[in-house]
Amino acid sequence: MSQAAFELQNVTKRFRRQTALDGVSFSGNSGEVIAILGENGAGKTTAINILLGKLKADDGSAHVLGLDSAVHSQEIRQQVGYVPDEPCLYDWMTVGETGWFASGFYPSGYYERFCDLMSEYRVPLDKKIKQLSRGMKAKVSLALSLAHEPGLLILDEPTSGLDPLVRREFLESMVRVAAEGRTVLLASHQVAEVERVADAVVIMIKGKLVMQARLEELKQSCCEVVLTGDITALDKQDLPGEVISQETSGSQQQWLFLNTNENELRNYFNQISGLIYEIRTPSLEDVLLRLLMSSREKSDEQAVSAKPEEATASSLAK
Ligand SMILES: Nc1ncnc2c1ncn2[C@@H]1O[C@H](COP(=O)(O)OP(=O)(O)OP(=O)(O)O)[C@@H](O)[C@H]1O
Repeated sequence: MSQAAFELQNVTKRFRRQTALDGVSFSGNSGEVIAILGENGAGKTTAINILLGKLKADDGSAHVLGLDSAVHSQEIRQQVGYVPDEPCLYDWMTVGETGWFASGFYPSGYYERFCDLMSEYRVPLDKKIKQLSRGMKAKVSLALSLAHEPGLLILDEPTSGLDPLVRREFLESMVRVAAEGRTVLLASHQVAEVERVADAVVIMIKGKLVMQARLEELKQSCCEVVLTGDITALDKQDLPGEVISQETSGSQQQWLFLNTNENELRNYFNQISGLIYEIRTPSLEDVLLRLLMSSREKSDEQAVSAKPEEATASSLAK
């Protein structure tokens, strides 16, 4: 049986009164690029830090490459490549010295592979880190995390602020790592980027897991329906699948359906008179963006409806 390359099981993490992760479970298999998609504060970095053993979960467990993150943090950090959003490099070192310094923590061959990667990314070894552009520093950080050929590469918002060409190089590296049978975990806000490289996506909103899905399956279970005419005849209880967004433009409505297919939708809409419909295949980027938006709206609604209860509880406590 194949083992997950990494796994969070029912993980909860609180920082004082802030719940950063609330019973979150997800996993990734070898040879895949898994993206965690979520807006600021969703809990992406916290999840990564728990996997790396940099933070301890209050509840639940985390495993990386078969090792318990709470116990084997040191070994995990040796076996994993980690690219943080802000590279942590010594300004006064040259690129070559940076690679040589890091090589002391890893088995032989690290420095040679680091130099090869720097040459591939066109970053001169004799340049001081302080002389490098943001994109070049990001490439040094990527080379440092790839040179020991890690079984799992974790990237936390690696391309924010980088130009399109550097972003492309980063994305290509991720695909290459996965093609070699290793695993990539990418935290990102960038829906288009995720669509291009990920095999599976984990969507998080405010510390909660909204869904983990394979992108190919997600794409196949989504349809957009453009409706013209009287929609009052629709029985919303009976709709095939789940409507994740509804947008009006002029006399038309665009509904995005999840967990359905074209045949089911045709069977349903053919029965409704006075309504013209057209079924389209949405782009994956559109689906991900609208899923993210609808999850946020649901989460905001839940927070609003929870407020009176909180008020009651606190007034009861007085
Ligand atoms: N050390 C900390 N102390 C207190 N609160 C924290 C700490 N680290 C994270 N948080 C809070 O936990 C929540 C999740 O933060 P986290 O950094 O994991 O989110 P994120 O999805 O990575 O966000 P971003 O995309 O902005 O990096 C946020 O509300 C954040 O303020």
